[in-house]
Amino acid sequence: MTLSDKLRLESPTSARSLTEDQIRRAPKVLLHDHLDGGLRAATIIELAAAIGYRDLPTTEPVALADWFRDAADSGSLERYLETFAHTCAVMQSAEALFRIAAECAEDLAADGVVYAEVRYAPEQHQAGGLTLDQVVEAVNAGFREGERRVAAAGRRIRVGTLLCAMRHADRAVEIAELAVAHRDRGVAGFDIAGGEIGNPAGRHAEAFDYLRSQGARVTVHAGEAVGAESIREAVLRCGAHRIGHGVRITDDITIDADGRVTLGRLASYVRDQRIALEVCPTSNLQTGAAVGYPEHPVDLLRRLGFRVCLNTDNRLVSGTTMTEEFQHLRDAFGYGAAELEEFTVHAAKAAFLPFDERTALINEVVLPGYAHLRARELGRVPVREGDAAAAA
Ligand SMILES: O=c1[nH]cnc2c1ncn2[C@H]1C[C@H](O)[C@@H](CO)O1
Ligand SMILES: [Zn+2]
Repeated sequence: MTLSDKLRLESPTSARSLTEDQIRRAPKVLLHDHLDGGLRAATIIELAAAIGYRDLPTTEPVALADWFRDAADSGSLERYLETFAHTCAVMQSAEALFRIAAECAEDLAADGVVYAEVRYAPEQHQAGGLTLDQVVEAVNAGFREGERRVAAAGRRIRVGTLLCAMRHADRAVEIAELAVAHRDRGVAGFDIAGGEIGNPAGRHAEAFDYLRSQGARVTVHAGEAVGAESIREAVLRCGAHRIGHGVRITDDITIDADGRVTLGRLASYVRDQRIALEVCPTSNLQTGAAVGYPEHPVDLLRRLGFRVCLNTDNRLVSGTTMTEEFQHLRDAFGYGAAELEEFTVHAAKAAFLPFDERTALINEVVLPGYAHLRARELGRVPVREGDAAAAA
């Protein structure tokens, strides 16, 4: 019996199931999405042809997208990460980075995302001779272009970036300095990614100490392939304000036969300090961090009051979108507008934005969008063809 099975709490209050279209139109906030995990398959193929990269498994877009999802569906984070060799191969010039970032903003806006923090590892984009600053500038310029295109099409999106260091590499101090140097100029914070097993984040303590001394915002991938110990290190040693995935915090939660829940000290700390868990269900199924949507700990953690938000991780590699992630949870747990709104407000509260901007995002965009959606869900507002009010 899983933790979720044992915990008997009230079920979601939704009056009826949200449609895919309603979920897509609802304003969503995405905090965990990798730039190099979310390219359009057709763009990879075009860029590969232009630079003479011949190692793609196929040059047909639908087949390539399928290949990524299947290859990543391995049950192992390490094998999941191997697929990124093909995306990073075509992300080695300023022009390619600009295009990929602009398209990312357009794709997220089409999925109803109004605010996103998109991450990537600048050190993985230097094979063509770019400096770290040039990489960051090209990506930022691409996102500004994407935001302009989205606005010109009558929608809205704002995108910040998170700069990743890689756990297995030794450039974390450089990347931390880069994130601080570009802070408030398109870069919202710092992350550490890559294989978790055998690569403890604490090995990069110097970088985290520097980030703390600068008051920089930090998220850490942890509790994905390794358990609570990795989350403890991320939070208490590295000073993480959010945790990427973090689902293995359940190692520190016990539920007895009567359904009584006890949080260990680490789980209590994470919940009490409102450290957001950037949960990515589909990615977790692929890497073996969870066995199925109904068994995924996201529902348990939400019910226990953790600051949980919902994310894509890698839209191409995991073959997903924000809309699809919400649909999976709707189908597994009966979630409706109330739960969709809760995840979105949690994400907005945990965003690495200044306080006044977070407040404006919640009060002016998120809450009005969900008030409309809830009214519709209760059948109080007639559904009109082409009505985009919920996405405004
Ligand atoms: O889920 C993940 N866990 C750890 N590392 C990841 C995950 N998804 C992507 N990455 C890695 C692969 C990318 O090349 C890198 C930077 O975006 O981050
Ligand atoms: Zn990730």
